[in-house]
Amino acid sequence: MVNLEDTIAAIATAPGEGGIGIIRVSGGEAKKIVDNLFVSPKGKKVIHMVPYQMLYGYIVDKTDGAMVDEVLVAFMQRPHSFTGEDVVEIHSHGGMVVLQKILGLVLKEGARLAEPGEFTKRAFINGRIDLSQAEAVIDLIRAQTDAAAKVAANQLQGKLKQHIMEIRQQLLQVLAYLEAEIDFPDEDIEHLTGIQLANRLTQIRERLNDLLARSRQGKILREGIRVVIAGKPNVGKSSLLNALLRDRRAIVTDIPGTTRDVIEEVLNLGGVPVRLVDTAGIRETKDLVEQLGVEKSKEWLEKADVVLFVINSATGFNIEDAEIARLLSSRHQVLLIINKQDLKPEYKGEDLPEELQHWPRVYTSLLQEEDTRKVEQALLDLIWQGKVVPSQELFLSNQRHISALEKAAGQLESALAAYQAGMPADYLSIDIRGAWETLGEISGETVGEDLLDLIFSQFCIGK
Ligand SMILES: Nc1nc2c(c(=O)[nH]1)N(C=O)[C@@H](CNc1ccc(C(=O)N[C@@H](CCC(=O)O)C(=O)O)cc1)CN2
Ligand SMILES: Nc1nc2c(ncn2[C@@H]2O[C@H](COP(=O)(O)OP(=O)(O)OP(=O)(O)O)[C@@H](O)[C@H]2O)c(=O)[nH]1
Ligand SMILES: [K+]
Ligand SMILES: [Mg+2]
Repeated sequence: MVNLEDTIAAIATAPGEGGIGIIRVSGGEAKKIVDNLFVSPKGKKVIHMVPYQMLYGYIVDKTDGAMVDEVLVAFMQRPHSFTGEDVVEIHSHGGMVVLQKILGLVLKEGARLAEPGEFTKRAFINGRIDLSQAEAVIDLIRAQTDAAAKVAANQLQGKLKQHIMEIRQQLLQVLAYLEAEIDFPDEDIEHLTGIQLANRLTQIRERLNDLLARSRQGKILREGIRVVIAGKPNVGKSSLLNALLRDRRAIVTDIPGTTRDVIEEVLNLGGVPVRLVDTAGIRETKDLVEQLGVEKSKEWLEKADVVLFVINSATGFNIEDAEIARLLSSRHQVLLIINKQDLKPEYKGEDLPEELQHWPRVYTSLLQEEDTRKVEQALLDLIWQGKVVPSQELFLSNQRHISALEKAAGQLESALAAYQAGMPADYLSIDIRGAWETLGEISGETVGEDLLDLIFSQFCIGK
């Protein structure tokens, strides 16, 4: 449990050298604490500061009167601050020694070192943001691509929060009607007809499904996807990795078994953070090092979201390719790369087994740059499955939220089934109340201390 009585402090900027560094102080004593360290040439005092203005001055160590740094101090008055409490920021020069020193002085004046995520946790506990917005803060910090940052920014703005609030309100209204039905069945108050009730529940369930339909893209942008390049030795796997990265990252030679270890790189593919993995060519081998590489390739195939399965046009699809295909399950999305088309342009994969003919495919010669773009486009088509949602409509990306929405949709489904089976009102209301509570887990209104601690512990210090 956070003690809201304490005034907390931490370095808010990234460790290392920077032009400016910020020490953030939040809580009832923030102004007094900083005032005790601060000297202004014009004699101005932090305790008399006007909100949202800055003061120029020095941080002074009282023990020896030494000037520690030249700074600017900002003040945001509760409840209009990031945490909802009084916040004072010291903007100093951005070296770790200076920042640590000032933080030390702030702590000596009575502030407590903030726990990871504690500033954001206070913003949540003080009601300035809901839990989905607090989680968006960390997603925004961690975002790997523009598109992922946009999803987090939408969520931070409260787009998910707004939907959840409205849906919960609708559920409460339905519950109120049902309660009236249960408590005063014969009185002359407004009752919903059964059909009306079913219509409302169906509408709400549709709204949940609508949100869920868009969540897949948000989740992909937030979490990225793992794309594993696999195939026999020498088909051009490392050439493909290099082409996609536009970098000679992996060694390419005409010797089969060149790649021994797994090579992993991150790539921004049209906004999707892609973890691209090149693997050792899979084959039977007596070479111990290569064997270990092949084992690793198989392990990575297990973990892949998408497999770029490379084959060689010159040799066609042979028994060794078939062995590798057997390692793929229906869980894998596969994009077949029919490479070395320059050597045998007439090869079109006709010898592929019937059951693999449905795999989407690209014909390439990796000696040609344009063909890389064909692979990228095919990969994006596979990832988005032809459905690209406008970015402003993406604000749902976190598996915790998605699971809660799925659960709530199921609870409504079960309420509808109960209605259709002619069950009494109090029976239905259990599921509807359940859905209302489940959705409260997204906004944080119905989650326990343990889960809150778990969520905020993922934050960095100073956030
Ligand atoms: N220097 C600095 N920059 C920063 C932050 C910070 O804490 N300090 N932030 C920290 O993450 C972010 C900005 N987040 C903030 C969120 C809310 C408020 C705030 O005062 N909200 C008031 C509204 C003020 C107004 O409308 O004028 C409020 O909600 O009542 C301030 C910063 C990014 N940049
Ligand atoms: N003609 C032709 N050669 C290619 C093509 N793509 C790759 N190569 C060549 O094929 C050879 C093997 O390429 P790599 O990228 O090392 O193949 P790999 O699948 O990573 O091989 P291992 O790591 O040994 O499993 C190299 O000499 C490449 O230059 C292509 O489209 N056409
Ligand atoms: K090779
Ligand atoms: Mg290789």
